Amino acid sequence: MKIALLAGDGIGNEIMREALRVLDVLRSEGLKIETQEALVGGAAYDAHGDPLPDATLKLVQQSDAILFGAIGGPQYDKLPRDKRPEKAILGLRKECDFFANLRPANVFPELADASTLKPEVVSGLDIMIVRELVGDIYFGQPRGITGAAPNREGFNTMRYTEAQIRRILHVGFKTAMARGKRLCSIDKMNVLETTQLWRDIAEEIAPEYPEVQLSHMLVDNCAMQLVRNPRQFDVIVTGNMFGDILSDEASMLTGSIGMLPSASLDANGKGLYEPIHGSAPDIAGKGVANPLAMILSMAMMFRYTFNRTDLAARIESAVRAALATGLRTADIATKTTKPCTTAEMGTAVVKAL
Ligand SMILES: NC(=O)c1ccc[n+]([C@@H]2O[C@H](COP(=O)([O-])OP(=O)(O)OC[C@H]3O[C@@H](n4cnc5c(N)ncnc54)[C@H](O)[C@@H]3O)[C@@H](O)[C@H]2O)c1
Ligand SMILES: CC(C)[C@H](C(=O)O)[C@@H](O)C(=O)O
Ligand SMILES: [Mg+2]
Repeated sequence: MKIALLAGDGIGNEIMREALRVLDVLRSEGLKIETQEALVGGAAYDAHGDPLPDATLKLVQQSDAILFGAIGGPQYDKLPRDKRPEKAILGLRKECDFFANLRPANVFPELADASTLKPEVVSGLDIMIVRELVGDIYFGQPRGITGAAPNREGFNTMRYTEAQIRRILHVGFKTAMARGKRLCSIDKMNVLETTQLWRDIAEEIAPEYPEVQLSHMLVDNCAMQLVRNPRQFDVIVTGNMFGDILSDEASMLTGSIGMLPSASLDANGKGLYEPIHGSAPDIAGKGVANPLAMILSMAMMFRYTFNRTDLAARIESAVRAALATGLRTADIATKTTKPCTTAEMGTAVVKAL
């Protein structure tokens, strides 16, 4: 097993440190894992003038899995687009064809009261969002800003090929088969041709999975239904941009964006594992970030790339046990609990392993 460690920027470093403490325990028990660190995002830009240096990409290509913290920061927001930290994560996804992004939104029973929604709405929630990750308006050409003020024009292109749609829908159907056998495909077919094609292909593929109950929902309605009655969903499959937005929304059902891990997989099971949140510049450097999304992303790595469901389940149980002690970082703290630090939460998970 070879893992590339890309901590990135802001709280990326703080949460990665805690995940590595968990990994160290497994290593001390004899788990054979080779790890190598590399710079990415703003940190790589600062050191080398490039958010995704060749050496980092090469390491990623030679590794079986990648643990990724977070990238970005306001100090980079005015750089040319190809120098910005976001270019690194987008470039890695594209270069490695990590097209299938799994974002599970589960409510741990210990956290049912941490959501801003009522516990009776979110308790027991278990949704898997399958987000396409290498197509859509994120990558479509043409794109840019043309003309001169006051007549400038900005444009992006929403594009999906049939092949791109088919392969992510198959992931959606297979994911549903392994769970509650209900798949809800999210589109905006009432306005956008790209997503009309998406819906048509979903209908075409459905007979290959007779046990899966396929439904469709427009994205605006889905955003509303996620807060009205989120437990109606089992697996959601959608495009890159809708998936980005809906998964941040779904994270709040679980209590905090600091709880939501993700796996970004290629066709062979190689994967990049990262929390869905960003570098959180507003709290970076304070040691208060929630490390659990990062630690749970490592659990997903063991499940999806290394086929070690035993280790994945063990890490997930340790997270639950840590929460059961009552420990809460600020993002999931109640009015009556004193928030703990990133390191204290990491220690609790390590102790519970
Ligand atoms: N994959 C990634 O690396 C990734 C993902 C999203 C955003 N970003 C980048 O991160 C930067 C900041 O973006 P943003 O502020 O819109 O989103 P963000 O996810 O970084 O933060 C949003 C809010 O959630 C809080 N938050 C996020 N993670 C948390 C955690 N683990 N514990 C506690 N609180 C947490 C933050 O403090 C902030 O208030 C931008 O440069 C953006 O491009 C990177
Ligand atoms: C940082 C950004 C490019 C990224 C995205 O939009 O995909 C992030 O928001 C995410 O959800 O991983
Ligand atoms: Mg996002």
